[in-house]
Formats: sequence, structure tokens, C-alpha cells
Amino acid sequence: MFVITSKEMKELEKRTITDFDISEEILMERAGISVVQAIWNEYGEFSNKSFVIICGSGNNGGDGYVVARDLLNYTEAVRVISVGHPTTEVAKKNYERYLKHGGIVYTYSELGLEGASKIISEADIVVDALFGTGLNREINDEELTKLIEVMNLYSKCIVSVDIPSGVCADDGKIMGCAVQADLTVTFGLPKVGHFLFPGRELCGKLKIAKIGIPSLDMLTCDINKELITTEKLRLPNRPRWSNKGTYSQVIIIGGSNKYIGAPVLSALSALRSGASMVKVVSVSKVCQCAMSHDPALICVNIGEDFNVEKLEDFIATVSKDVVFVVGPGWDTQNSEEKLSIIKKLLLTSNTLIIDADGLNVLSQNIDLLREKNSSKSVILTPHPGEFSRLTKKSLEKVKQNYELVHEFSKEYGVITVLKDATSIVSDGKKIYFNITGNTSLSKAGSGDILSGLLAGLISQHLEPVEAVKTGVYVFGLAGEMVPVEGMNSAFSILNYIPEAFKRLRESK
Ligand SMILES: NC(=O)C1=CN([C@@H]2O[C@H](COP(=O)(O)OP(=O)(O)OC[C@H]3O[C@@H](n4cnc5c(N)ncnc54)[C@H](O)[C@@H]3O)[C@@H](O)[C@H]2O)[C@@H](O)CC1
Ligand SMILES: [K+]
Repeated sequence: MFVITSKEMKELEKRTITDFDISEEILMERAGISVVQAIWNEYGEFSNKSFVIICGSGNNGGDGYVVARDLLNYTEAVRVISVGHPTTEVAKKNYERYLKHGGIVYTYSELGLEGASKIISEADIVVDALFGTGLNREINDEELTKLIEVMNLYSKCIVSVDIPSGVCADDGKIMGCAVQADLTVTFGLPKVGHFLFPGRELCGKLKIAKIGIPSLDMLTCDINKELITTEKLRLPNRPRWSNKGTYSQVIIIGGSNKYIGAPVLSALSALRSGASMVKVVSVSKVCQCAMSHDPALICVNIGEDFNVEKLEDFIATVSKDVVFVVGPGWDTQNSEEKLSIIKKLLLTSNTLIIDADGLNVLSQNIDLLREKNSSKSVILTPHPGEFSRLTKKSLEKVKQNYELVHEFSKEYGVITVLKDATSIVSDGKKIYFNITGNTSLSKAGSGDILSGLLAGLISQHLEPVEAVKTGVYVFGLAGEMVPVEGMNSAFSILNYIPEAFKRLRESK
């Protein structure tokens, strides 16, 4: 599903009006009616319910007046609190139509905070039509801030029109203060702010209503952002006649005497996502740990301690179709030598996933990425801390920064997975958001599982970007399957990976 910014929404609206002769009024009418329908579907019939609609002065408020007028068809218990007189033609028209239908409007300036609080606390459902995608600056007006506080404190239930007021549609950030909705009904396509935190949390349940905007193909609009949903995800093809040689090997280079388990988690995860042969190349202790967990793993022991020559010798023997993961549990000691290993791996034609300490080592010389063959696929899987080191930008600047993920991927010719509660993937062309998963994945070791999972999918010949999309989605699903959220070790997520793949297959 495509995801858009407020500017893109305006463009779609403009083209709908000019190229398809669908007026702004029709769009607003359909937007308002779709909110009423969504409320009905979610909370049941209206005869015994009371409503208050908080309308701002723009078109979000205009939608609110349509909602109010339509609700009058079902119940008399409808009130509007207007925060500023409507300023656009179409909002004015709907304000007047609502009055003509006998609608009651209180102005916030006359009511004051106390009066507004009373009306809000008495209503069963508060409809938030203060600001939508037109919010273009911080809310710093004291009276407005207080009103939003009162809505959050005293409402029994809040339904936001388009987006919770105060949330920036382009990045999910709070512009001063914001409404916490129970339900948000947005129009046409979801906005980025619906999927990035805190906006994602403030939306409550999200519904996307069609309001008559033609498809992107018809509008000839190129949108480069998508939400990862099941329909388009690819799964590996495993023909009945296949044998272990049909698929590529996965080789995990990582682990150290300090971090023994991480590469083992990666390796076990690769097996569970379908890899046929998984090798762990590491120090003795890591090999022992790997063997004790699964004798089907193949271990290449490079000795008691990190040994760059042995590792180089091994890499020189590897065939072309192997998938490498480098970094889980590697530690950053001997970083110069480790950087030389990454360089060697970059110069091979093999697909390469760089994770964890592989990323920390790489951040010392990110320009190494430019030396790789342009047709070679390299996948980086940083969490925000690692991405901050890679980009030399502060944590605050890189977190959820989908544009940066896009630019970085384009500049270095890599696929980047910025892991977070909403993960962001880019291949330098498109940007994908993944919203599966929960706090069961916020655990040491879970990143290692993801890198192994991605390698397992690539070993079954999925295109790297497809493998990454499927991988992050399935990984999230596996996290959601933990019986009690958060009360698990990353190790236990391994058990849910096959079941998560099954669920994905069945949902398609
Ligand atoms: N784009 C579309 O295709 C459609 C848009 N519709 C509605 O139109 C909305 C967008 O309408 P608008 O562009 O008029 O914008 P909004 O109604 O979201 O807000 C704009 C108004 O708020 C003021 N404002 C912005 N930031 C403020 C701040 N921090 N403090 C105080 N005032 C502030 C602006 O000066 C302006 O008066 C959408 O969210 C949606 O609800 C719908 O009618 C359906 C179609
Ligand atoms: K709103």
C-alpha cells in the first residue's frame, strides 16, 4: 500500500479535481460521510449516543461540519465547538449547510475552557476535526493547547478526522501537543505520520477510507513510499525436486570470546527461514556453542582468538553463490583487521549482509562501500545507534528518518534496514515501512536473528530487496506470536519463525 506526505496528498487532490472533474466539495462530502460510517462500524448505532465535533478553521474542520450534519440524520445529540471561523470556501459552505440543518455551534472563544470541558466530558464520542494535513507549524497558542489537553483528559472516546490534531503528517512528530485518538479515519492513502512514532501510537486504530481519488496509475503519480503488506510479499519457491545444492549456502562470520551466542542465533535463524546449509566461521568457543545447539550447523574454527589470516584464507575458498552475513557478535577489537575482512567481502561478488559490529567496524571507513562491484547486493541492518555511527549524525537526527535512509542507500548503492518499532527499508529507489512486531523483539540477540533470517531467504534465491521486505515482515510476525509480550528471550523467537512464514503463506 502506498504511503504519502501531505504535499503528495495535495497533489493527488489537485489532479483529481482538475483531471477528473471531481470537485473539492465532493471529496469533502465523501470524507465526512466516511468518518460517520467508520464510527458506526466501530461503535454501533447512533440513536443512544451523543457527539461533539471540534472543528478548526481549515478543511479538516470542513470535514467536521459534514460529519456533524450527517450525524443529525440519526440523532439530535450533536454539538459543534468551532475553533475559529471557517476560512476556506468549501469549509464555509459545509458550516452553513450544517446550520441550515438546525445544527448547534458553540464557539470556543465564547465557551471558554470550562464550558468546552463540560460539553466534551458529556459526549459519548468526540470527533477531532481541528487540524489535519494542513498543520504547518507548532501549536503554541495557550488556549489551543489547553483544549487539546482537555480533549485527551475528559473525552470518553476520540475519533480523529484524517490524523490526530497536532501530529505532523510527514514524520509522525508532535507539533507542540497532540490529540490521543481511539480511532483515526484517513482519506485515500495513509500518510507517513500514521506509521511513525509517536503519531502511530496517537492514531489508535487506523482506518483508510476511499473518497473517490482515482488510483495512482490513473493520476500518473509516482509515489516512492510503501507500507509492507502481505499482498505483494514474495516467498521462496521450493520445487519438489530441489535438493540442498539447489540453494545457496549461508556463511556467518562473527562471534568473539566476548559475544559467543550472536552468530549462533543468526545461523539458527537462517535454518528456520529455509537455508539448506549454514556455516559459522568463528573462534573455538563460538563453534562449540553452535555445535551444542544444532549439530547440523557446519563450523569453521579459526582458533582460540580472532585470526585474520585464517579468515582470509577461508574467504578465498568460497564459491560465488554463497550469502555472507558479517558482524553478529564480532566485537570491535582488532577493528583494522576486521575492516580489511569487510573490504575483502565487498570485493567478492557474493551477496553480503553487514550487521551489528560489522556496521560499527564499517563506520570507521564507510567509503569502503564505494569500492564494491556495482551489481553486488549489500544489505546493512543498523539499529538507530549503528545508523547514527554510520552517518555521523546524532541519534535524534537519524531515528525514523526515512529520507536519510533513502539518501544513504542511494549514495552507497546498498539496501538499508533501519530497525525500530517501525522499521524503514530502502534500496535507494523506494522506501518501505514495516509495522509488524512488538516489544518481544526489543531484546539483545533479536537483530542477529533478523540478519540470519534475511540470509536464509536470499539463499533460496529471493531478490535481496524482496527478501528484506519479506524478512522484516515475518520477523515482526514471529515477535507478535510470543505468548506474553516481552516475556521472552530472543532465542525463543526462533521457534515462531516457521509458523510466521506459514501464516504469511496462508494469508496470501
Ligand atoms: N487533500 C484532500 O484531498 C482532502 C482533504 N480533506 C481535508 O482537508 C484537510 C487539510 O485541510 P487544510 O489544508 O485546510 O488544513 P487543516 O484544516 O489541516 O489546517 C489548516 C488551518 O489550520 C491553521 N494552522 C495550521 N497550523 C496551525 C497551528 N500550529 N496553530 C494554529 N493554526 C494552525 C492554518 O492556518 C489553516 O487555517 C485534510 O486533513 C482533510 O481532513 C478532505 O476534505 C478530503 C480531501
Ligand atoms: K484531526
